[in-house]
Amino acid sequence: MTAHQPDDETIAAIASAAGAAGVGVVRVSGSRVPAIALTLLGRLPAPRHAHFAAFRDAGGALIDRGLLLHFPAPASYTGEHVLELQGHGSVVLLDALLRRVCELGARLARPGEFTERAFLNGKLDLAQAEAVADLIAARSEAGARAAMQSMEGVFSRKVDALLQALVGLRVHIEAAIDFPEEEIDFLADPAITRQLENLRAQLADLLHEAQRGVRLNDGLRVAIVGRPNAGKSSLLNALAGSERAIVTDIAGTTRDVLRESINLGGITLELADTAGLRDTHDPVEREGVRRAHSERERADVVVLVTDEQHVQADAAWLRGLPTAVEHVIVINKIDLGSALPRVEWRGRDHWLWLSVKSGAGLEALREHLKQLAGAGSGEGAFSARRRHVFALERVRGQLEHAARMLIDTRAGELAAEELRQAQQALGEITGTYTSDDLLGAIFSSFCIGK
Ligand SMILES: Nc1nc2c(c(=O)[nH]1)N(C=O)[C@@H](CNc1ccc(C(=O)N[C@@H](CCC(=O)O)C(=O)O)cc1)CN2
Ligand SMILES: Nc1nc2c(ncn2[C@@H]2O[C@H](COP(=O)(O)OP(=O)(O)OP(=O)(O)O)[C@@H](O)[C@H]2O)c(=O)[nH]1
Ligand SMILES: [Mg+2]
Repeated sequence: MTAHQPDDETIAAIASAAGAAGVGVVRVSGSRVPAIALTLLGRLPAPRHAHFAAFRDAGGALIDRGLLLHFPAPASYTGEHVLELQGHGSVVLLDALLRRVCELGARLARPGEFTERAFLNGKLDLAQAEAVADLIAARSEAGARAAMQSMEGVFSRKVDALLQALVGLRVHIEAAIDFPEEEIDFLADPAITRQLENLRAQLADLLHEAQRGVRLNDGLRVAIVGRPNAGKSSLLNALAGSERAIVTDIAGTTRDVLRESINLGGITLELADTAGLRDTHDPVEREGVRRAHSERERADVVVLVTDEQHVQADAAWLRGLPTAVEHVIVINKIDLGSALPRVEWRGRDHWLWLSVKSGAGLEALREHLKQLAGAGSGEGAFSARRRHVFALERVRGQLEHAARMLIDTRAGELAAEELRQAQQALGEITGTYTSDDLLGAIFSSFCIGK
């Protein structure tokens, strides 16, 4: 690991939210903490005890009366000496307290710096540290629960198990390479192929869980697309439960992409209503159509809104597009015909007959979207980030290569090299292998004081 050593500087920040509150916290971490605590309390605080103290400025004037807690290293959040000053939740008082601590030798912490130090001191791994930030940012109950699982190490342990299996296989193959006269026999060993196949199955499961973890964390990105007047904006409004989008019977009403974040029973959906797709000479509408397509390309799920008359053509069009995302085909306006609300699987696509106007069939759509977003995925569901999924996808490619080399050509060295790279990609998730750039990018997006 190339990460820099935690420096000797003592850092400080307000750890509670800005604004009036019952109580606010100034957090300090580093080697100067015992001296700062001694000055503020007038004696050395007992470890991990709440002391009622008068916090005074350099001239002896009272700033606030509050609680002082000292967590001596290494048994603290960061692994360093940590001091907590719990005062009244006033921005002015907390600022004065923070200034006082800086006078006594601390400097202002950068965003995420406490957790970065916890990571560098081995208190948590990188995926767990990221989960701390995701927990704080969670907007739904399911998201918070999943982030908590990752913070507890559920995801990291699965990555580590995969890493162990990978190392085992690498050792096996490298042993075979080291005995070239017996290489053919060793590499043809069915145990090796079996091990590799198990590894690939294990990886496929973890990738699937991690993809769900990203959805739980970020919310499912749903693009609503279809021909003009199909009822896309009406659908957005119905799901959002408010008249967000303009609805008229004029084709081409929506031009801009309209985003709405909704919470469906504890799960976050990021909905995007888009311009009706058609060829047009109107430059404004053309730009709208372009944006609709780019929204469709970025989405986790594409909801295609259509009607009985156009569903075959529209579904065929969507199927012809090179995307790996889930498709939901909504056959809207059944109130105008004789069809009843129903749900069907057609190939990989889900077809739902409904009427936004009457509301018939809408509940089935909500339920389906919730499932796609990861609802009901159980106790152990953990949160993940896109960078974790990208790393796992790289590992999938590397294992595929390794398998081909081993099985087709018995190229043991090349297979071993692929496995070495896969090991590195897995290590990037938990932070065994990282660059300063990666750490900087990750921790700088944290809150100050975290
Ligand atoms: N007042 C306060 N509340 C808080 C935090 C905090 O820093 N301060 N936390 C901050 O995020 C969270 C709790 N996380 C924490 C994690 C580890 C340790 C800690 O002292 N760990 C030691 C001792 C463990 C033990 O005694 O079992 C260690 O890991 O060695 C403290 C808080 C949420 N609530
Ligand atoms: N009868 C009936 N009319 C509907 C239904 N859903 C939407 N409409 C009507 O269809 C028309 C178009 O609805 P919009 O929601 O604006 O359609 P859109 O797909 O957003 O259209 P553009 O923004 O122009 O692409 C409006 O007059 C709606 O009231 C439905 O389920 N039944
Ligand atoms: Mg519209």
